[in-house]
Amino acid sequence: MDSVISSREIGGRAEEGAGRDTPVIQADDVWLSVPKRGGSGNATLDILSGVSLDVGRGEAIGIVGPSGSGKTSLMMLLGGLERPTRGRIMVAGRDIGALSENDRALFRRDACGIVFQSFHLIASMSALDNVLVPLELAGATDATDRAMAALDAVGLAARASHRPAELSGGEQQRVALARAMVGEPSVLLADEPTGNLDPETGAQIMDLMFALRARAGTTLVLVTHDPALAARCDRSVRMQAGRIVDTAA
Ligand SMILES: Nc1ncnc2c1ncn2[C@@H]1O[C@H](COP(=O)(O)OP(=O)(O)OP(=O)(O)O)[C@@H](O)[C@H]1O
Repeated sequence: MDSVISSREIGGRAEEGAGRDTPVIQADDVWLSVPKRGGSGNATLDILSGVSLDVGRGEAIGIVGPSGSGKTSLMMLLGGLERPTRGRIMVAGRDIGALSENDRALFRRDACGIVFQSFHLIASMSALDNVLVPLELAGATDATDRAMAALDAVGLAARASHRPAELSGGEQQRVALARAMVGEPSVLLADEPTGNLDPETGAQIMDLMFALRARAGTTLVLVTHDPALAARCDRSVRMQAGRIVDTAA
């Protein structure tokens, strides 16, 4: 297996938005189709229809559009959680659709941080243990210190020993962000990262994601209904009915 490009290999400090010419994400005519419920024979429903998108290294893009337009589905494909029905997706030098399940798990471990709308925290584990998971999987030696620092950065050091059920929705979201960012991934995919947060906490979370980009050259792909977050991105991509219909700087 060839090595995953990590943020460390990308190297050093990157200025915000620097080095955008090299696409770290290339989606080429991507389709996602599922069997049509109640449909006859081979009838399918197209959730994504011919999506093409290049995102440069260190670029921040907002994915906007109405509910049901396919934003989350696109994130699932970019993060290797679903395979495209047609088309090709390259992320950090890997053809995501062609990877085995095991290699897609390694890709997520090494190159891609993901924050889901529903957080996907492990219910039986404390906040600290949740943040530790990716570091321990990667065999990091200073894992506990780094996980504590990540929790501290999202304002939750005092809640490190709490389980998800003992945390508010916004606190769980911040734990999920800490977990996604702690490994300094090449690509951070976040679905509504400020969605459950008050404006002040949302602004702090935005600052953290953009600081990660400045520090590690991380590419940010952010699904958002938050105009402040979309405005902070280098550009916004608007989706409608499974297609990209507009790109605005
Ligand atoms: N596995 C599936 N089977 C059938 N339909 C699906 C499946 N996954 C997604 N859909 C449908 O595809 C469409 C796109 O869903 P998606 O979650 O990607 O939209 P979204 O733009 O992220 O919406 P929201 O802003 O509400 O989160 C929706 O109509 C959804 O119901």
